[in-house]
Amino acid sequence: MAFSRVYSDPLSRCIFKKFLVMLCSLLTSLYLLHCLTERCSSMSMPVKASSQVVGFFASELDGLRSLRRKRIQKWTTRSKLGSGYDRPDTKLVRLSRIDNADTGHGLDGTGPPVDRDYSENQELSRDLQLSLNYIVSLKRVSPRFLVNTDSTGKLSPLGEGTKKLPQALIIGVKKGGTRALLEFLRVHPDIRAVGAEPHFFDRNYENGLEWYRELMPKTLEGQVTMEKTPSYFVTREAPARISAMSRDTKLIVVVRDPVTRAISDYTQTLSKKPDIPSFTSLTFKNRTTGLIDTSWSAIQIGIYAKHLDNWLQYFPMEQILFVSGERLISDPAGELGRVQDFLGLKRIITDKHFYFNQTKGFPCLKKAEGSSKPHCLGKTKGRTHPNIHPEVVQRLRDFYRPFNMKFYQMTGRIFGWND
Ligand SMILES: Nc1ncnc2c1ncn2[C@@H]1O[C@H](COP(=O)(O)OS(=O)(=O)O)[C@@H](OP(=O)(O)O)[C@H]1O
Repeated sequence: MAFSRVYSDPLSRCIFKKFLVMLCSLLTSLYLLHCLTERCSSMSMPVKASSQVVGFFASELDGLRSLRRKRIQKWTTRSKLGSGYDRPDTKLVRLSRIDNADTGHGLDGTGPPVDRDYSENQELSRDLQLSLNYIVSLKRVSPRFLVNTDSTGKLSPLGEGTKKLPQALIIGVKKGGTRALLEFLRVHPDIRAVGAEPHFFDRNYENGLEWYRELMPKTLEGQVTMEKTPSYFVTREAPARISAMSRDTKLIVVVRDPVTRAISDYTQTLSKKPDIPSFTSLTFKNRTTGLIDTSWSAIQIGIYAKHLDNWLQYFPMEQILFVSGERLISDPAGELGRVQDFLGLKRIITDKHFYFNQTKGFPCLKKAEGSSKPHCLGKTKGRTHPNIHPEVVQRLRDFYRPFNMKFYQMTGRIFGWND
């Protein structure tokens, strides 16, 4: 009687329905928590061992990935429609005073676009971390499910490993192919690298080594910590500073034909400042005499022998590896083999990891680090260069020839830029 009275009263009926819904939610939550405390084996769904994420988190991760993909799509469309490609999206800016990726510009709003290859990982990690924080806040999660994400975007077991100062650095050269090398190296399980350019030894040195160490990902015994900042190669103070950190630091320099490097450098600046003078007028101090303006950084950076001299005051040649930017494109596995040897690592990255993407016109990874999908570098890598008058190109070739010869002699490798 009492029940039918309650049921016929609309207010009570509504309260009763709400009570039922709450009860169901409570039961579902309890069931999930039960599973999370390792008592529910049926839900366990292992994913890649390297990611250290299992069971519930695997599906959680997948969900977040697809969410992230949608967000990236939205972001891309927005920036394409709106302010153009080269304006940084503040949502993706996260490490102040650290370079957003590849360009020698800080994150002060004047820089170029954040490298999407890098930001995508970072954003995913943040999403995952937020989700994990929420779940962990329920205080019912087994410790074996706890994971940590770091500045590399990789997942590592929480508390495992320590942040170490880098043992190896990609110090240059700007526009040499440094991003490609770092992205390829990150596939190696024994390499942990910071995605952004820290610019510690040129712009942020006053912050101190502890600040620098904090940027590094956690590593386990035997793993190599790395970062890349291409401007180090041409920074006068960098060799002394790096040597003061550790005289054993291994240095990697990706070099590329200085003429195409200069044009690539100019192309990047042009993409940000379309009103700059032409390449030709910036190249020459005096067009009639053909005198090259060596104070222009695009020209200056390519005098590799001069910069190398500075490094040799502090580091022996055996501690510096030169990677050919051209071969990194024509034979990435070959160059990566040399780098792995140099770092004392097993040759894990091989031909099998690459495919040539016809549309991109560059080698790409069959599977990017931490993903099962093919991965090419972003749109800021492999830009179309403006046409430069052949006479100007020839004049530049003549200019660089003696410096290149000296560089071949110093390094013991003929890079073939004068053919
Ligand atoms: N696999 C692959 N995919 C795309 N691009 C590749 C690759 N390998 C090397 N490169 C060349 O890398 C050039 C950019 O060099 P960096 O990454 O060192 O540039 S930066 O200094 O960090 O801005 C970039 O220069 P541009 O072609 O002038 O854009 C590329 O030629």
